Amino acid sequence: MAAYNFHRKIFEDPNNSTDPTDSCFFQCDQEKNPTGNCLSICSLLCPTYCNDTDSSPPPPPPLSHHSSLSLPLKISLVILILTFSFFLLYTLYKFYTVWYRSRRRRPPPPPSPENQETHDEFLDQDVLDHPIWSHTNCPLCRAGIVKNESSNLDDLRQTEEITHVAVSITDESNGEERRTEDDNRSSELIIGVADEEADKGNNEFLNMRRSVSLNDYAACRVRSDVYNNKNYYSDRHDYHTWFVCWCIFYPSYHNLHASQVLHVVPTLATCVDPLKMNSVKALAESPDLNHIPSIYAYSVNSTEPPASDLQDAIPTIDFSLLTSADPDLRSKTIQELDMACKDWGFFQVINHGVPEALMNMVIEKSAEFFDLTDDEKNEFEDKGVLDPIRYGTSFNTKKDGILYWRDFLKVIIHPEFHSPNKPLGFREVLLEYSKKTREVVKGLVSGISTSLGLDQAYVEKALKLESSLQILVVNLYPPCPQPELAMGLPPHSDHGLLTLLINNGVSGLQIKHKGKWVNVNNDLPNSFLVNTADQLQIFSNGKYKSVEHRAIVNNAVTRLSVAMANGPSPDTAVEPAYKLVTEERCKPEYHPMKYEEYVAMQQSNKLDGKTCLDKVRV
Ligand SMILES: O=C(O)CCC(=O)C(=O)O
Ligand SMILES: [Fe+2]
Repeated sequence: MAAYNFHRKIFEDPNNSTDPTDSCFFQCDQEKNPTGNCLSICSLLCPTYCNDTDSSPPPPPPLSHHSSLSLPLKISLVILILTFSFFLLYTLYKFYTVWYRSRRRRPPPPPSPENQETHDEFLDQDVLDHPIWSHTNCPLCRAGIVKNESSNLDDLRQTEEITHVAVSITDESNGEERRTEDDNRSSELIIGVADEEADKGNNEFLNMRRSVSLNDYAACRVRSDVYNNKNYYSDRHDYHTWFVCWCIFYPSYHNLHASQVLHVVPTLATCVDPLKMNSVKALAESPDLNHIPSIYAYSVNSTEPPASDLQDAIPTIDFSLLTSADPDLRSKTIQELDMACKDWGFFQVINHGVPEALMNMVIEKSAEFFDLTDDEKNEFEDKGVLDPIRYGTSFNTKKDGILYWRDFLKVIIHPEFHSPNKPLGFREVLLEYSKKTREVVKGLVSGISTSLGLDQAYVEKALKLESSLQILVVNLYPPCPQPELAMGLPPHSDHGLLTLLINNGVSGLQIKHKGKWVNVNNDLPNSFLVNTADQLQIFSNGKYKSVEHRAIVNNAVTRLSVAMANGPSPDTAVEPAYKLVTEERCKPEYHPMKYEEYVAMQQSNKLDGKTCLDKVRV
């Protein structure tokens, strides 16, 4: 119909006829239409003249601006196409990466003669994705695994019993993909190989080769074993062999050659099987221990100068004067206490009223506890930070990374009293010691309350000290064959208000004084070493700072220390003293936090300077 109308227009009578038959007659007229070409419909009308039908294609439709796409529509269309393409590409990419990763996580195929390492054509390949070649199934034990934060290869090498291989777990991804999902540690392993020349002093450790020799799966296993598995020592033998099954070690990064593949040698072949150790005491007592397993290798901050001996004497507080009826004597002692807390965070307390015999018994019974059999001690094995009695090693093996040369026993002795039932008499000694030390703390706290410009009983009441949380911490530091490479307890501040420390007469404590580490020797008999701790820093709004300290070890004798941590009541939300903040018109520098939560936070993390305090800082 449209075509008809259209043709009609072309042949339209100039007289504007509207009848279609008019138009046909027009075409049938020889004069008007000399070609004789008519519309097919017209040839019906005049068949004699219209000998041909019009077969010419209809002329193109007249141009209309409505039929072309408008500019905004075109733009939208382009955007739509681009978006769709991008989406398609992204999906493909995602799919590829997921598939690629899952492929890399798959355990490697079992070793077979064909995939034994025999050629070096893999040099130009993506080594991370290269199949793992099996090697002899000789055990590489845990001693070969260290967390080497400093990457100080010299230190690392010294800690190894062998010269052939060292394996370390690193936190650094150094640009390579991190592969852990559950936390931010990298599962990458670094393999370091010392060649024969290293022993002759000509060469350092050769270049470290990362993640090549161990496949991803092995790396993950090692990571989770070292960091997460509490029973690692006792029951991880499967990993032990598994690990080495998939190891191959290259002597050089740049000059790989099959013939240079070294054999993995047990790192502690002459010592003990470290997988069986659950205390540093057991390790230290093993015969022929000449080197520490590298899991104990501690990297000191190389920018810090070594600790020095004290130039000035640690302040001494005569407790009997603090509680004296003579107001002058008391106020003079309070001033000394104020200076000690401000300038040192550490002081000795004499004439405190705790019988010397009792203090000696605490040391004696504590030592006896560590002499119990493994089975007896393991009854109190550390099961979690809220456990009232916890026996363990290092600080928090789940988080430490490396291990500290220390075994410990922690007992909550107030507000609820707990005690191991062995050794005989330990319980009674601890109960008495708890009572006596709380009296000392009460006296010191009332002096501190006054020195802060508060009422004598202000701190005691505000922090509910009648229900104070008192935790006894016994630290055992056995002799260490390489004391310069190990650490008893790393730098930290204590969580409570005041810690009362005694030891068995062996020194090893260092405190940070005016920015430098200094040795603390207990030269006063029958005295307590007292240090200010985090809750005091919070409550005094930073006027008194908790002091950082650490414990080093020696190669001659066992050191034993007993730290009595005294804090507020567990349910007290500690914050800067209201009176201090309002009267001195200063802003509180710390957020409130329940003391028990603070303790749990400190104990469940890595012991690391004053990082816990930083978490409640405003
Ligand atoms: O062993 C020492 O002297 C220090 C112990 C210590 O700092 C602690 O148990 O918190
Ligand atoms: Fe401490």
